[in-house]
Amino acid sequence: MPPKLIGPYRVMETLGSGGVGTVYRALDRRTNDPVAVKLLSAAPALDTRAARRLAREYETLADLAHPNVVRVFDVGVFQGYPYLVMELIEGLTLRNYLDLAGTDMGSPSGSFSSPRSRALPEDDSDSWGGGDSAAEDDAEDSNEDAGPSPFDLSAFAEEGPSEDVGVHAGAASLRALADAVDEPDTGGSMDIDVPVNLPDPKVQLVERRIQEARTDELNRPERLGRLKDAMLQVCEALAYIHGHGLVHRDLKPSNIMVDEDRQVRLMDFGLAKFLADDGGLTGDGRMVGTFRYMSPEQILGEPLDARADLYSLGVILYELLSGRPPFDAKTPSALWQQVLEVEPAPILAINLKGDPQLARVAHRLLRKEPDDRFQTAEEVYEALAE
Ligand SMILES: Nc1ncnc2c1ncn2[C@@H]1O[C@H](COP(=O)(O)OP(=O)(O)OP(=O)(O)O)[C@@H](O)[C@H]1O
Repeated sequence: MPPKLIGPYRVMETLGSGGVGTVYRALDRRTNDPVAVKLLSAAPALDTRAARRLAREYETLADLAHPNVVRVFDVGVFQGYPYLVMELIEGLTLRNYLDLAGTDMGSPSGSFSSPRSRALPEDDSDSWGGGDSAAEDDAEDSNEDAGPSPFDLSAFAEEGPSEDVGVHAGAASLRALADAVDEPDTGGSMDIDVPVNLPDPKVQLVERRIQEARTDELNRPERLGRLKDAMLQVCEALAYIHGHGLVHRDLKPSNIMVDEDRQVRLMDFGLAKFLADDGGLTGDGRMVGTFRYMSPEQILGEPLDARADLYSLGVILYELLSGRPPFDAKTPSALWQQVLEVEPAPILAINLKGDPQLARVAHRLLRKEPDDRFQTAEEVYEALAE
């Protein structure tokens, strides 16, 4: 049951939950203004000193005003847990917005659903295949991998790209699709009762067709137009917060919302910093930030600057162009190793008809060395706008 009141805010409904808390639609009882209240129930309960620090840090955020940065109005403590009060965005997360591009749901003419009536599941429930969410997978993985690891992926749940669906179809659905393929059966007659082991060429053909359908979907001009426009707005938001000496630290698709006027809002900046102490760990030793989007330097716990956010932007762009993450290891330690040591597969090798310009930008953002990336969000904007 959601609380009825959080400080002076009357809770109307739950908008969604993330790794560290729950977001409510609420009304400010003093003004009747609608707001979004994020209650950080997964964060450590605050002592008086931490509550003072929260208030101090959010003084800076409350001064920020940019069309692409969500407004933060207030912070407080409710039953020991911090909450922040934000502008209420009637819109979709970036991934859902792109998924709906070109459909009625995505048109700006009023069918753009509010978070409440949204037709698609939350980003984090998108599966990478097999039905389980990436968040669940990774939470399980992180448990398996438990030991002394500082990563607690259940605290900062990962999200998987919603487009990455086809090639993971189960044996049964592959069989159904294979049966529908209008090609000579190279494997002789197939007994429908045999559950697996389709002849290789036929399975490969099905997989190729699924892959083609998936990349056709990714490359739809309407979708790519929206992607590019949204990325440009994210760059503007990043340039603004970086210009104010802030690093987001937890940039990911669910922290980017798009409203009915296609205006992008960057959310949750500063939150990771508050939850972390200077070494990037929470009080109980968990690393802060979403592992899948973290730069090598963030994984290593090194001092961060704006270029760490640009790396995360590269992961987002890579996923949205190719339909899969640049690194897909299933355990935190293996993912960590990939981020530090492995070059991501070329986007254009995964999505043969992908946009070469956007792919180039993504790969440069994903360089391991911050010096090798674009150095500023303005530079990324220029490269995207070319
Ligand atoms: N200001 C807002 N206005 C409207 N809806 C919001 C707002 N902030 C968050 N939401 C909705 O609430 C959902 C949950 O948000 P939340 O920030 O808790 O999750 P997250 O970003 O997925 O995860 P995490 O907290 O781990 O970053 C979001 O997906 C979004 O749909």
